[in-house]
Amino acid sequence: MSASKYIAGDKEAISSFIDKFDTFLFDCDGVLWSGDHLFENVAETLTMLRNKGKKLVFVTNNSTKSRADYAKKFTSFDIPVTAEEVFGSSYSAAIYISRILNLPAEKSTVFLVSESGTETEFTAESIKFIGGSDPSYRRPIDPPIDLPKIQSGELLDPTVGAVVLALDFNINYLKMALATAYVQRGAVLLATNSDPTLPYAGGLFPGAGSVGAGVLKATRKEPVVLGKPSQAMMDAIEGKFKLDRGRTCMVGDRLDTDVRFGNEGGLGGTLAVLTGVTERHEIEEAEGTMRPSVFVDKLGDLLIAE
Ligand SMILES: O=C(O)[C@H](O)[C@H](O)COP(=O)(O)O
Ligand SMILES: [Mg+2]
Repeated sequence: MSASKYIAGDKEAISSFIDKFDTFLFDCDGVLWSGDHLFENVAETLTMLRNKGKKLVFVTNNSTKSRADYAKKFTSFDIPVTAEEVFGSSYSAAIYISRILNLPAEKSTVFLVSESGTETEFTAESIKFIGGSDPSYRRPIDPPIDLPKIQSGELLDPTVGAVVLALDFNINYLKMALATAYVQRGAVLLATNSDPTLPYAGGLFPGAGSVGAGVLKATRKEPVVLGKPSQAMMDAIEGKFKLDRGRTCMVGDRLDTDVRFGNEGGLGGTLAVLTGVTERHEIEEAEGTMRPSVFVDKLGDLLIAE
């Protein structure tokens, strides 16, 4: 596999790259925006691609928002995107649990370490859950009182059969201890994604992978990850959007999720940008499925092909 080619400013290279694809799968954090800061020329570039007849799908590992939440976020930027064009890691986890995992009826409740966006997707798939944004779990722990009650099962719900680790801005010891106890008692361990960092406000903050790391360490287990680079997610996207993988491009800012997801999914190409978590030298040194076909500084660099 040849080295990744830097094509920013090269109108011919960008035009011929775009012409190879019918569908573009876009990562969100670090590609379109950093938190609530939309990057330069993103709206114009998405419009240009739509005007060229390209299908756009937004594939984010950010579990904190539902597809509907993302549609609202796009609308707040005056970018016309419907909830049906979004495929987030919480949605991926919800359809995996409801359609593939098939938990036994008596163990069909999920313990969520998450924000409310995950709850919205689970509710839409009729998955019973506890935890998440429930304020009763956002309390300090009193070890001499709480730990014996967890150990005896008094603070545990006997119908919990799975634990889902997602990005939780309100993580605490109580949630970690409960998640650990459920896994020790046989609950399946899943994660919406394992990203170590969240690009936000121009910086890097602990991501879902970092938030859940304490439970992995305590249980000595690895989760089934349902976000990028999981190919269960790619298969679900292919099925929902009827992709021609060879004519589909993944656009991302993280090599070990976005680019790996596209390359291991057999997509026709991958495009990396430098507005998120990856430095230029990391792309130039990338090997195997983490090496993008091409890269640019920012998504707006594609606008040259208008
Ligand atoms: O920590 C996380 O959950 C991720 O860093 C973040 O949300 C990734 O989102 P994406 O770049 O896949 O849109
Ligand atoms: Mg990203």
